[in-house]
Amino acid sequence: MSAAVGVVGGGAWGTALAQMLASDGRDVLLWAREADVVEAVNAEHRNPRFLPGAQLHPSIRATGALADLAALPVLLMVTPAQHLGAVLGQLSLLGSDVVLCAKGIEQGSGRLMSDVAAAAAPGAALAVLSGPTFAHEVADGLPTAVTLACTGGEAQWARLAPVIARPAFRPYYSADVIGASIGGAVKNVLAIACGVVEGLGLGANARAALISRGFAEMQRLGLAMGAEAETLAGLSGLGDLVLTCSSSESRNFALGIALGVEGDKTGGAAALLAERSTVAEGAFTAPVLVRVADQHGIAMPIAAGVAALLDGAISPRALVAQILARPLRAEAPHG
Ligand SMILES: NC(=O)c1ccc[n+]([C@@H]2O[C@H](COP(=O)([O-])OP(=O)(O)OC[C@H]3O[C@@H](n4cnc5c(N)ncnc54)[C@H](O)[C@@H]3O)[C@@H](O)[C@H]2O)c1
Ligand SMILES: O=P(O)(O)OC[C@H](O)CO
Repeated sequence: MSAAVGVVGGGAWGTALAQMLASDGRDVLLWAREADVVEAVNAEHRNPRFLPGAQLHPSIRATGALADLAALPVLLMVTPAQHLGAVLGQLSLLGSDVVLCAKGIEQGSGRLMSDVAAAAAPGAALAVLSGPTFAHEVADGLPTAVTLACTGGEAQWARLAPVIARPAFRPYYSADVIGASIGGAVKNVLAIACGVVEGLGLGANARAALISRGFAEMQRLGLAMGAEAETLAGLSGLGDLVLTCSSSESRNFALGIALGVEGDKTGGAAALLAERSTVAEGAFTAPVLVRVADQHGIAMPIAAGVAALLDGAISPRALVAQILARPLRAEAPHG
């Protein structure tokens, strides 16, 4: 029997990854923060709170005790980005392979998930798993491909690929942890902008333009932070950006739509966020992304507009007008 794998985070993505991992019959131990999630997974093989409709493999067992996972050789960290450091810091890990699956930038510190994890678990061997991955589709076994960026290089890839790869779940090796981390974080902010355009009924041309110009912002920041261009143009960057900006299955895109439709009402973004039980990571990433971009001297007008919108500083229509009124310039300023 293959070695057990641990999944930390019983939300939609952690549960979907557990289902994918268990599809070859291996034991998967899932840590969930909520007692009702632990109970539903163990008693009914379901997670109605975060992944309704999925019939989970019986080899998935849930626990509310984080310490139960500490000795496992491979752990997937799938808490929301803002909680990854605090949760990982509770596990005293030595030598484990820890695969970071959250997409975001830590608000207080401005750190990428790889840096947060390196500080929280200095004894762990880190990798980043990121790409175009709606949880429901992965749980349903639909074909999916991701970037698996390994701080441990080819040796870590050789350990992790057989554990993670399945016939319909294809990881692609990378050594570019920075690039894989940035793509997943930035795309969530850009997806909110695309959702706003959708909610305002501004059409497919506008959304495609935002995807393209948003990718330019992702590239500028990513290259400034040491990412490789190929990574940003790959699954964890452009691939995930296109997916997330194209479907209301995305919580970030859906939040943008709601902002476009209702954002002028009193309370605006704050009210919309308060009523959500699932995470739209772009709402947490936007303000810190703008701060990080400023620190690197990188202009990210779309991201800055999303942050201003979420802060209630401008309305959805003012955001669009602001972007359309920007000075004409070369598409690729560096020629
Ligand atoms: N859902 C997807 O399709 C998907 C796909 C790829 C990546 N991701 C990423 O996975 C990460 C987890 O998102 P999700 O969609 O599984 O979550 P979710 O929206 O399904 O559920 C919210 C999760 O947040 C957890 N949570 C809330 N407060 C917490 C706290 N204080 N400490 C620890 N955990 C807390 C809950 O326990 C729950 O697991 C995010 O970074 C997300 O961007 C999601
Ligand atoms: O629902 P979202 O917007 O968090 O997107 C889910 C995944 O990140 C898509 O790759």
